[in-house]
Amino acid sequence: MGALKPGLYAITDERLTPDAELVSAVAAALAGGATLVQYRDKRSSSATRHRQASELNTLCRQAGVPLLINDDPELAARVGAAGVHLGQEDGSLQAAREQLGPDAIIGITCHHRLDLAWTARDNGADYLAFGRFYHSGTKPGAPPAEPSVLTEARELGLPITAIGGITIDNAEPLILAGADLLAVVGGLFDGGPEQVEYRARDFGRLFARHHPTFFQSV
Ligand SMILES: Cc1ncc(COP(=O)(O)OP(=O)(O)O)c(N)n1
Ligand SMILES: Cc1ncsc1CCOP(=O)(O)O
Ligand SMILES: [Mg+2]
Repeated sequence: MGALKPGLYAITDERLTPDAELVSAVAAALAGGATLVQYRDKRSSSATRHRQASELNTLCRQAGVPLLINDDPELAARVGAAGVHLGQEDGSLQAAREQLGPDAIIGITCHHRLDLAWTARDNGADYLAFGRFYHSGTKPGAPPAEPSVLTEARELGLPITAIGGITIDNAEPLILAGADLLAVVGGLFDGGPEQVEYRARDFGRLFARHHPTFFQSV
């Protein structure tokens, strides 16, 4: 897994982590042990996105946790983030790799499809993301996936991320099925800022119990 460590992958959201709370919410997630952070904002102006991504990058660097930018290699390059997450409609992995360099972390959405995962691996992806596994208030229309795809994807030999409607109460089967990272928006941030660190710690405890290499890189 190289620069990636198994655990909670905290993803921001412009509604659940609004500007006034963004930095403190992510700081709480980091204090609770999140091992990866994604800045995901579909609505704000480019100036706001640049400022927020810079602030989060400073915070994550201090914590020694990689920050990935959703959808936008250009923004990742501008703020010096650790990498990007790209969906199937978000432009080419190869172009992002050329822009960000060999050490950048590039994650790819594979929905429920192993064929997309093999292509992403062939093109140099650093992790593969599957989901949604449960109902997602953040992205209700995302295609559904079954936990068995996580087990099947282990043979690709890359870190596996699960996403979609994950909470502390439904996360365990996904780790048992083979997820190295659980990418969470609502299940981390929808209880208000004071809940975030506790929730992150609960996810960490779940990984400590069920993930084979939680205390190492994978
Ligand atoms: C870790 C992770 N997995 C999947 C996604 C979804 O990416 P995408 O399909 O491009 O959808 P948007 O997030 O851009 O709406 C993700 N962001 N992160
Ligand atoms: C971006 C994305 N892709 C598939 S589900 C999802 C949303 C995840 O958010 P939540 O954890 O609130 O369901
Ligand atoms: Mg996208």
